[in-house]
Amino acid sequence: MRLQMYIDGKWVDAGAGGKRAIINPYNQETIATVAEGNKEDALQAVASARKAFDEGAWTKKPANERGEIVHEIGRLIRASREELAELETLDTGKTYSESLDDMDDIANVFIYFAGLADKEGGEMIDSPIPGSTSKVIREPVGVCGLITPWNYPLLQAAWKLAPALVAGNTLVMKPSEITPLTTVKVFELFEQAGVPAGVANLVLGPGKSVGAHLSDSMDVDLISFTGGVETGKKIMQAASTNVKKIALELGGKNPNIVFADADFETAVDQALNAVFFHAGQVCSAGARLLVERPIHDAFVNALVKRAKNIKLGNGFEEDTQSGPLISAEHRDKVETYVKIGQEEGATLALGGRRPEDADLQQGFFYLPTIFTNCTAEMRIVQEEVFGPVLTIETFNSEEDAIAKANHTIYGLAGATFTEDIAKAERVAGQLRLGTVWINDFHPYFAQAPWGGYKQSGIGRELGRAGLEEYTETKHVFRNTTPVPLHWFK
Ligand SMILES: NC(=O)c1ccc[n+]([C@@H]2O[C@H](COP(=O)([O-])OP(=O)(O)OC[C@H]3O[C@@H](n4cnc5c(N)ncnc54)[C@H](O)[C@@H]3O)[C@@H](O)[C@H]2O)c1
Ligand SMILES: C[N+](C)(C)CC=O
Repeated sequence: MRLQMYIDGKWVDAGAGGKRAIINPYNQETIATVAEGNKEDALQAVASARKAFDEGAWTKKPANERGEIVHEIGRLIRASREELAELETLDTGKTYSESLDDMDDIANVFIYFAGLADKEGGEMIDSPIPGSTSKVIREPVGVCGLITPWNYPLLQAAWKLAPALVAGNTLVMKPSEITPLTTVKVFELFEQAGVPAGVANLVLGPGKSVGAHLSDSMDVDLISFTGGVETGKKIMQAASTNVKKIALELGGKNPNIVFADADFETAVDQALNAVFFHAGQVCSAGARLLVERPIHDAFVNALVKRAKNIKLGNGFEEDTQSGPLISAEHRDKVETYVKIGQEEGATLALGGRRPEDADLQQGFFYLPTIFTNCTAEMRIVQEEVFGPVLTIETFNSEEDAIAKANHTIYGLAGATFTEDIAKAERVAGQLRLGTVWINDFHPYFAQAPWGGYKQSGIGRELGRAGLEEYTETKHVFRNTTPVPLHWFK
């Protein structure tokens, strides 16, 4: 496979010859060495996208034809699912079965947006001015800069690439510098599917150089970013250079509210999955569990018993339930948070250390960790750890649960478990979150919008809203009976 950047329809090395080793977090082996671009490469990619947009070959192509090409990308991804999943597992350490699920979701995203390509025909407005027509149409925004994180490398890229292309934009994609492999591979599929030269450009490299120069470029019209809240704030500032449109998908500290009347076994099982799936490296991880007081002790016991048995290991082995953290640096961050939790007075009920198994020593593994006796003000409860660390608090009433769940700067996602559906709907209505799950945790799909309230972000991905992000709205008014006004005598 190519290990280069893709600019103006050509596979190229970094202008200054930069290279980066891509590391498997399971064993620290080098999987590949890819081009590592810099500011000049980013500017070249932007210039290519600008030229392609201004020349209009993609933008003016009939929408159904753009849809056909994007549909073909989805088909090619389906056909390459095993190869792509293997790369994703090597790059991130996530289990192969999770990577396969991701690839199926990704293909569905391209096919879903392809299906919307020719469904937006504009809208006629009932003009209040006699002798006129008024219509509203959607047009592409222009050049889009797309910046993605390492935890769901290709999935987060797909949520941006598919709608940006379908809407008629040109783009520059910058994946996380530590997990670029599947995104590079998909650009090979773009070429195969017939995306014209210059329309989709790929630049590899760090956020501080490459990403920052997409964000502050005068030639980029929109930035769509997925990543941490602090980076999101920097991007927002950089985007002010030319008042770019921005879409931000940021972090979360997602509450999982379990009422005493919930189905006990289901709620325990889902709480486990909510936080420990993909070693907790999920923006919407249910890292903050709120349990109604009467069932607290039994719930904690059941959870600890199950979490103890989570099998860590090589993502390619069938019995592995969870892989490593992404890097040594990230494991240090998780360890620092665990220390903070202990210093704050939370009780360590499980984990709180690296595993001792001989076969896990080369990977960045960390044991599933559970804190009890947590209170809403603790940093371990308020801040995104992004690792296998669960905090548990109790609550005494519906109002108490809602107040505690909303007491955070974030507003991405969360869940409530109860057999009382009227109560579940009341709680869902009061939570300040972009997604609320009732008696479930984690489902997301191409048809439904995804995004955050508060500091979890701006804008939405997926669904019709996810396509609208990549469009400008234009009002076209026509005077059908023009005559002089004679306002000025
Ligand atoms: N809301 C969502 O849907 C969602 C989904 C996945 C991940 N996330 C969040 O992503 C975070 C983890 O990912 P991460 O550690 O890769 O995030 P990050 O913010 O460190 O990096 C994300 C991307 O931004 C780039 N970047 C870094 N500094 C930049 C700058 N100054 N200008 C432009 N680009 C820059 C990076 O190179 C990378 O490509 C978590 O906070 C997680 O919650 C959110
Ligand atoms: C958005 N999601 C849940 C796919 C990945 C978040 O990290």
